[in-house]
Amino acid sequence: MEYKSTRGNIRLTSTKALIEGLADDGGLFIPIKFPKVELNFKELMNKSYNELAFYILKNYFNDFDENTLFNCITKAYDDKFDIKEIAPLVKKDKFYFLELFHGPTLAFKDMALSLFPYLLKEAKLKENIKKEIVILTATSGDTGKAALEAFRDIEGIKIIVFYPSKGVSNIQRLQMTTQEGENTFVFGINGNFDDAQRAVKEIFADVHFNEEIDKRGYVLSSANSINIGRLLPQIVYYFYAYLKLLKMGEISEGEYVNIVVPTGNFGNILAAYYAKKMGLKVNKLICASNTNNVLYDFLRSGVYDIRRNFYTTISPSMDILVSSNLERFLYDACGEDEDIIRALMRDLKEFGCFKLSEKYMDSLKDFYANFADDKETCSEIRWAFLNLRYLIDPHTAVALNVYKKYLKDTDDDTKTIIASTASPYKFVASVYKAITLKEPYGDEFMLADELSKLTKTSIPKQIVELNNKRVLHNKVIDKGEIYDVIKDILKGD
Ligand SMILES: N[C@@H](CCOP(=O)(O)O)C(=O)O
Repeated sequence: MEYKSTRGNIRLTSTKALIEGLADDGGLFIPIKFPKVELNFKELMNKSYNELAFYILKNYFNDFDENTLFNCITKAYDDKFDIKEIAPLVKKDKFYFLELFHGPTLAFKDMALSLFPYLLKEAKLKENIKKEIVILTATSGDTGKAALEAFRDIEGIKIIVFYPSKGVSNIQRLQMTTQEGENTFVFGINGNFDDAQRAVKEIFADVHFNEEIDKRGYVLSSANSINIGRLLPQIVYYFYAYLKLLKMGEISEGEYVNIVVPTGNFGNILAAYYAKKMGLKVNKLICASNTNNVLYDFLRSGVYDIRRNFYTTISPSMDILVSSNLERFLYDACGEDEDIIRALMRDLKEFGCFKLSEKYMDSLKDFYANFADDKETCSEIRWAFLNLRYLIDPHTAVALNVYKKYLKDTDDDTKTIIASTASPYKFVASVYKAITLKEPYGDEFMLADELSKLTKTSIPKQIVELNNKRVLHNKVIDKGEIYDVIKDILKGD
């Protein structure tokens, strides 16, 4: 399998694409063709998560030998997940929640980031790269911690994370600022996720800077979903959930399902779209946004316009206006025409907006989009707890709210998988307030105790342990200082 850039004719093997992260022309790597997998349901239904991951991913990473890939997968999905199933599908009334937060950092990012370091290590070996890999990561809360945990103390790799200092939950911040590991660097920025991601992309594109650090023995890579090593492993769990529905007797072979995804950087929903391209029977992809509803507008009108307020919400991981992975979808939607993508991305950079030509509007029909504001998100957390006896985090609540809007708009009774992307305990203050209708008091750990008693759910051990950890990274920088900070870390040590 080869990978090519959405903006040009660069073609690479998967191992090279994994290391480079972002293409030199600023584009994102995509597989040159999507493998169709044979869906022998009887056989697949009984596969473990690992076996299914291997079955799907060997199509994308076929320049790894099969034993190596299988070993990487086995090491990734082990007892660092708190449940053997890895990604359980939980039925509550008529709702099916795909719980993707059972990994070490309690968010869906663990699903790919548990595997990605192993793939990167093998890719480095295969490409005979002796240089140290420096992973640059922009985060709105969850990717940062998952990447730090995944890469900590891995020889030959440094990881540098930038998060919006005023745009993450207290638990998310503590998870990152207490990170151990000699090779980890964490910075809050005075700015938002888009500022961090823009700076990281500019650094990737700076030829002079890259030549300079090359001489010092470094090469840059990314742990965001712009990297195929982050994106492709996310396809697996949509197949897994479908097979689980079959096994539970909720659907029959070949029946269509909908998938709802709370969406920020468009990676998780794109993985579902790719699953559909591979042959999974998906009817609608339901894109759920918070008040930063740029994707809702785009999927309804074809106009993507980031000239608007940036809101800090109670679902901070989705506080994003520039959704990187939309470029991969656009590439597909516009008949794989790199010229069109270059023009759209130029418009976005120069004018802050672009418009999809009328002739490609049909491609948006795979999607339904809507959004929930903070008030609706709170009500949904409360509703789910009171009516389903199920505790959900604000991002999952956005998804549930949008799914209800979809039901109202369409009356579609297709069985629907809701991606449940984070543990409610990562957003304990918002969840506490939503359920009790009281202002949160004290610190996050007292609130977690209260919430646990109130809801009879247990506090994940990662949160309990966090209380005793020392803050090791307390620097907050201006968004304009990101370059200098990276230079400083890499200056010939
Ligand atoms: N929601 C993310 C933002 C970055 O998205 P990614 O999937 O591209 O890493 C976060 O929590 O950081």
